[in-house]
Amino acid sequence: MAESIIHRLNADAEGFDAELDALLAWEAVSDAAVANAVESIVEAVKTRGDDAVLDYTRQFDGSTASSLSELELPTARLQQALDAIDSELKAALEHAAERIRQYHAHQKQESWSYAEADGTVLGQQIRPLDRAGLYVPGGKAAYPSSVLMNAIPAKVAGVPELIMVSPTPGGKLNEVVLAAAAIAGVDRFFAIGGAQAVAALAYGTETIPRVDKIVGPGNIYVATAKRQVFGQVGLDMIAGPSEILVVCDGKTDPDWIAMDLFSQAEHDEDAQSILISPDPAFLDAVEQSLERLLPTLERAAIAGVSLRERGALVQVADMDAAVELVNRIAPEHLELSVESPQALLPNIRHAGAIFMGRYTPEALGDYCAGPNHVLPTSGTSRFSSPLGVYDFQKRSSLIQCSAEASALGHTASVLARSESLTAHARSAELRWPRK
Ligand SMILES: NC(=O)c1ccc[n+]([C@@H]2O[C@H](COP(=O)([O-])OP(=O)(O)OC[C@H]3O[C@@H](n4cnc5c(N)ncnc54)[C@H](O)[C@@H]3O)[C@@H](O)[C@H]2O)c1
Ligand SMILES: N[C@H](CO)Cc1c[nH]c[nH+]1
Ligand SMILES: [Zn+2]
Repeated sequence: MAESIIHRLNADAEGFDAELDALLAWEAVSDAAVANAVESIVEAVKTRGDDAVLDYTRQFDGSTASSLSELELPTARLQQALDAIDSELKAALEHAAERIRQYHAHQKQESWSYAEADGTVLGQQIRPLDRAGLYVPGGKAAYPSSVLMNAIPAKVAGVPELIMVSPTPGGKLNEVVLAAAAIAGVDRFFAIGGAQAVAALAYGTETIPRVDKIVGPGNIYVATAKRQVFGQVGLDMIAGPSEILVVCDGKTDPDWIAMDLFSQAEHDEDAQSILISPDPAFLDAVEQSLERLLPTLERAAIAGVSLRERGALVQVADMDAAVELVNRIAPEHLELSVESPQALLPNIRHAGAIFMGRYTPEALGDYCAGPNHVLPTSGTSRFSSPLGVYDFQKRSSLIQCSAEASALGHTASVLARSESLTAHARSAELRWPRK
């Protein structure tokens, strides 16, 4: 019997929970061999700086550079790429960049303060990070869209210095990635990737400046390196392979849904595409579409493995059961391909991005709708949010007391003495003596 293109599950069948858990598990994150390899790379970059980054870039990306400075592309080179690309592509990048900028402008937080009756002023001061490190993946595919999604929120936040890294396998530069970096206003661009690039951004080397926070997705080596350098540097999140979860009432064209499932499956063999529907005949129709359309994909080999290993068509009793499953999976992308997505929305608790209605394919969000495509994966939308301007802003609390703030002084003194911290108490009492 031919192997089926995708798993078929029924949420009411015995053993469903275990089957679903097995599909959702993404074990690679805790792979010990990868963790050990990454630890050696991080340690080498920490101690040998540029030389180690160059050695690993030669080893993993086939670079022939003889110094790390050869792997830095001046901003004039980025502009040259922008000037030379096809005019339709340039217009599409600029259109996407503008929409991403407009959306993210709504996220910008401002400082605030308020005054109390005794003259005490309290507030919060918002400041951008000094320097951000942007990781743009480049191993199996190049991602100009990820350049925009990483850099534009940082720009909107007002970060003065953006350092971008992106690998160039075989030393072959991707001109569209460079052009996107020019549009987004990247300050320094290094053609390096993997754990060595993450370590270089975290610790700094002779050539690469240390950054305050590293953002952006990447493969298992990148994700593991980010995990290992956290604390030395801030992070946005640890992103895993791309995912899509579609909920459909059975009334959307099955070819549309099949292509939406492929759109994430084509990223990576580890990517995950799941469809949930109460209509078994519709699940059959989508399965047939998947079989018919798979051979027409450029990346059929990758998408085929992804669907076979981690994809699923899941039958549920009704839409309430579908929503319950959504919250359990907590997907990166959720498509609500139904007549009235607004009716389901109040009950959706966990999803990185929600695509509402039959005419909102997830692919638009990947490129140009406006919201960010760097999103929490592997169930982490339970506690994490999309990359945004807030990731590039920090908050400082502001406190200014007046000579009249004796009530505050008294409370501090009483609490400090209850903790036997008498210097704390006396610091308050010197200003506002106890009566
Ligand atoms: N969430 C998002 O927004 C988003 C966007 C785009 C891509 N992605 C995901 O990012 C990932 C990109 O992965 P990628 O591999 O294409 O590019 P990548 O840039 O993340 O990784 C390439 C690097 O991996 C390192 N590497 C490869 N094999 C190695 C080995 N054996 N030992 C040590 N290091 C090694 C190399 O240094 C290389 O430079 C995919 O999973 C894709 O789905 C996510
Ligand atoms: N779907 C990816 C995030 O999971 C982002 C992307 C970039 N290009 C195409 N898609
Ligand atoms: Zn995508």
